[in-house]
Amino acid sequence: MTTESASTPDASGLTSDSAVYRTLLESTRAIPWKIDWASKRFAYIGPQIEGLLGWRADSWVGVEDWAMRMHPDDRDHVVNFCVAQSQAGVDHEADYRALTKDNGYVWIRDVVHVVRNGQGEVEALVGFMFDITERKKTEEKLLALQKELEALSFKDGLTNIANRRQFDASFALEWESARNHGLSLSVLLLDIDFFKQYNDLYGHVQGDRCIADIARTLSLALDSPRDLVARFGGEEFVVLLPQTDLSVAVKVAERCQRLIRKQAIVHAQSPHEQRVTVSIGVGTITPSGQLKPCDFIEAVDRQLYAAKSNGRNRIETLQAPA
Ligand SMILES: Nc1nc2c(ncn2[C@@H]2O[C@H](COP(=O)(O)OP(=O)(O)OP(=O)(O)O)[C@@H](O)[C@H]2O)c(=O)[nH]1
Repeated sequence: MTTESASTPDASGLTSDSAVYRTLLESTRAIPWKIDWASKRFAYIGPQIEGLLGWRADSWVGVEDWAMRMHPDDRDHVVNFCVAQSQAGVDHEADYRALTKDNGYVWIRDVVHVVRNGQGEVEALVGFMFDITERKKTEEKLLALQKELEALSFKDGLTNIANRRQFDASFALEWESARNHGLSLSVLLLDIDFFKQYNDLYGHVQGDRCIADIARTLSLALDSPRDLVARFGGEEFVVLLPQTDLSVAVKVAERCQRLIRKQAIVHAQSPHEQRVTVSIGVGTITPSGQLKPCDFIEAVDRQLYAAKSNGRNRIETLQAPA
């Protein structure tokens, strides 16, 4: 058995240590590479690259091969970022989609170390490419799930329309916008009449169905994309009408009642032709800072209460002072 010193060249011209390092480098899952900074050419790239992307190691000649084998959507910002960091002599890492020989893409994390010479000038870049496709897929799934959850958290489960939280958020934004631009906004509060009797008569499940049907009908009554109908709670709904004056808001309220009448949901104990009806409070305001948003909603709620006490199946209105 022969023993070699650390720097004795073997038959291939490599010292035993560098042969060991090469074996180590070429048996890791991470793909090592080196670029000569002056010529911008690959001095080395691990043969594992072929297994990952399909391109032979000797086809990686210059940095343009690296750039051209990158997803077009990633190319500019990744190349610009890496060049700027390298010029500044800063170690860095970048994620991008690398093109495979069979026209697919693999997510790569490139971890780059800048090598300087004795004068502190950039001499070479060395790095490792890691396959992070699985991690990216998981990240994308989590992101999609998060978006779905966010959307769900603004939706009412029974009716599929916006929930109170969505209304509160939209109302706060629209109030600010109306105040900044000196514009009016209107709110409708709607409540199903004699709903306790409806539940008692037809059961809670049928009651739920009725609430969902009314929600669907109210959605049909709106025509501007900024209008919003939300479930305010229980058998109560709210409609937000930005940039809308009282006369138009009343027309929308009348349309809601008309569509619900057309739907003709039977309610044997209702004095209004034995059909389900709604009472509506309507309020319009040009916010100015005097009245708080919650005071305005309370004022509209008082109109709803008036509609109830004046016989139900009615609309009561309020033009709030600015
Ligand atoms: N099925 C069902 N019933 C609900 C839901 N939320 C609230 N309710 C019922 O709605 C009824 C509301 O009753 P009240 O507040 O007395 O109102 P009302 O009977 O409609 O009387 P007026 O509004 O004065 O006409 C109650 O019986 C609640 O249990 C729901 O999600 N599903």
